[in-house]
Amino acid sequence: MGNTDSPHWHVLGAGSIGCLWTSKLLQSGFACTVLLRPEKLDALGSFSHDLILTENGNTTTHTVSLEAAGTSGQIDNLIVTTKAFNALKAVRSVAGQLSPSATIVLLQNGMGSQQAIAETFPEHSVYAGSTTDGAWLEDFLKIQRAGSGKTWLGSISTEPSSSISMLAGLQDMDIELTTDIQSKLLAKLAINSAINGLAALQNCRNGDLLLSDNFRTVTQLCKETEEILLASGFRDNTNLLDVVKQVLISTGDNICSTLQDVRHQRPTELAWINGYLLGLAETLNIEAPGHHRLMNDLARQGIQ
Ligand SMILES: NC(=O)C1=CN([C@@H]2O[C@H](COP(=O)(O)OP(=O)(O)OC[C@H]3O[C@@H](n4cnc5c(N)ncnc54)[C@H](OP(=O)(O)O)[C@@H]3O)[C@@H](O)[C@H]2O)C=CC1
Ligand SMILES: CC(C)(CO)C(=O)C(=O)O
Repeated sequence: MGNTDSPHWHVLGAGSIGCLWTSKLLQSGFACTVLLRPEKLDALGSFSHDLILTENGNTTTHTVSLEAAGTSGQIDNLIVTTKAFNALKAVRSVAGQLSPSATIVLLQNGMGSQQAIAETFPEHSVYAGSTTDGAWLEDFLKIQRAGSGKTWLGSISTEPSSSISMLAGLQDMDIELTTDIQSKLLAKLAINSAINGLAALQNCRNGDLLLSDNFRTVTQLCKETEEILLASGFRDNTNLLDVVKQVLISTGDNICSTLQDVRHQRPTELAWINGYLLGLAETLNIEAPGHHRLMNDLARQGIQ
């Protein structure tokens, strides 16, 4: 049930993370509307629908309001839950609806798409998020929460937001505000840069990257990523290879998100992960042969 004193949130992108956040916003008493592509809403022919969430063996059903992106009313608080490659276009599609002081929260993986949006919409308060939450879509508005993680939210623009702090209180979500979201995004990008592309190329589970040939490549990717990030001014006291090794052990049975995208013949977000690093490397005159080779090998297999 919506509370008239609390902000109304619009969620743009009815995929796994969009459905997870929508269910938690509704469960926490916020008014929330899901924005669909206009053609999707037309095909559905209805402005409300059940959203079904299964987590820890429990299933809950929430009735959600649906609107077409670009054709509905004013948006004061927008959460963007598309993939990185769709994010800017999606926000542009609702630009005419954004109120002058609208808050935009971006939950894309990788780096680059968030900064492009902050630069395109300098008058708005733009936040980026980095999450270790996991969810997958069983069907339209039907999701399974795969694991409860932590989400960091932090500003990437100069405009303050009056509503962002309320997100930290969402039920069953571990959300924390940070003044340095850039570091959180880069730390996750660094891990993904050594795992996702290689696992997609080798068509293997995360744990298989611990095997000798693969691990040699992981080691080289980590070394290059650290060199690039350090040269760009990012300081992190952890050893990336140690962190990646721990992730490979603890997620050994996982098919990483990029390999899942490849198997479902969807585009990947590697351009915002390894591609982002290669962009930095070029600016900094760093060679990064391992990342180049990986991206070229992936491209040869038709993986973008
Ligand atoms: N799923 C997870 O567990 C995690 C995801 N993330 C990150 O969260 C982000 C979202 O991921 P996820 O939820 O899995 O992605 P999904 O592909 O499940 O969902 C994205 C949704 O956005 C919709 N969309 C795209 N463009 C538009 C548009 N212009 N207007 C309206 N809707 C649009 C897509 O519709 P259509 O299918 O029609 O394109 C799709 O329904 C990614 O960056 C991902 O890396 C991070 C951690 C974990
Ligand atoms: C940490 C890792 C690699 C877990 O699979 C991940 O974030 C992903 O799959 O994108």
